Amino acid sequence: MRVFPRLRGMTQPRTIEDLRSEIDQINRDLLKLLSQRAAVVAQIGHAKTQEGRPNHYDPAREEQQLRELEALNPGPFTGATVKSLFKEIFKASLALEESNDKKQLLVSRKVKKEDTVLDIDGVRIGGDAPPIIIAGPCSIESEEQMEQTAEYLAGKGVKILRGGAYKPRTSPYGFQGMGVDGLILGSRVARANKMLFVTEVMDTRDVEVVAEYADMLQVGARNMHNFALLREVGRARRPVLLKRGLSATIEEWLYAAEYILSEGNNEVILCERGIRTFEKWTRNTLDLSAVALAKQETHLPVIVDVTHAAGRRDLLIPLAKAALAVGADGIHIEVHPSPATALSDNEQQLDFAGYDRFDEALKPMMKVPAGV
Ligand SMILES: C=C(O[C@@H]1C=C(C(=O)O)C=C[C@H]1O)C(=O)O
Repeated sequence: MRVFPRLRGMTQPRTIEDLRSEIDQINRDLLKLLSQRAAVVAQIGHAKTQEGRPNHYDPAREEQQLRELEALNPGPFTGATVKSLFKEIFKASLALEESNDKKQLLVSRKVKKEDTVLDIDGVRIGGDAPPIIIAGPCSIESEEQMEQTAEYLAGKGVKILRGGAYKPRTSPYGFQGMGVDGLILGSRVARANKMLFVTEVMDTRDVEVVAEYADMLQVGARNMHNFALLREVGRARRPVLLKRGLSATIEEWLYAAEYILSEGNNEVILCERGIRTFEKWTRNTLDLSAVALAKQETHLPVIVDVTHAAGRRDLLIPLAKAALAVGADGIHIEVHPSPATALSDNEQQLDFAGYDRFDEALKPMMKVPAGV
């Protein structure tokens, strides 16, 4: 090899390969230190949970560390760079603490691996059960309306009748529902047709009376954040259909379910019903990823309310097919003998001929067990 005269007697510069292998070693050391740090963070997180501290984020502690690190910084990185690198480490550490915490959630598959399968008087929901249909009018309006609907739906093999007796209307002057008379009517008609009856409860004071008449309690989208109501239905010995809030994140929805389970009621069905977005051509935007995620992250049955997700009749069939394709355990759909004269939601309820078409279109997907 040719030796340059000016290098004679000097140490040879190290090759890029040599330097890179030194970097590789430093990376291994850093990784070891980061993992050691993470193990200590996990212990701090555990201690915080034991102390009952719900918020693991501690900005003062982070600030103190950043100040010390900036003062100790030997360079060549600037103080700002060192701070932003460490902030990333803090962020990842906090996420680790919180994800460890989540493992303890009762709704989580990490706590219960196998699917929760509800069996309500022989009607199975979730797990390997075939998809179920929950159908009926938006509001319970009259004997004739309920009898016609229940008889028709029972003839179609629908096992769960819905109908609102207490209606959460946007305007206080809108039809507010028939109240207890509606409960009595709904439960009588359902029983006469060998169906289960599900209806919404809006007020903690009504949980007892609704549970007396209904086989399943619905917590509506507008009440998903009503923590007192969630606790109360958690104490009721009835399965709960929990709708996702209008603008609730998946995490908020699952925490709402956790409120119910934490009171001892494990029979919760999650119901995705579309979320508020900028889109105007549909009433809400059906969040199919929420369905797939809820199935993956929780052991609870998940169903999809296509009526509210779409807010228009012409999308019900494709949305229901899509819901089942991503693993939904059932479909919730509003059916009314005469939607045009319904006291609420007349744009989106199906009449019987419409339901005939829906039933026909969905039939091939209804026999196989839910889940993908
Ligand atoms: C580990 C802790 O929890 C969080 C993570 C921190 C970290 O990674 O150093 C610091 C403060 C908290 O936001 C702690 O409180 O010490």
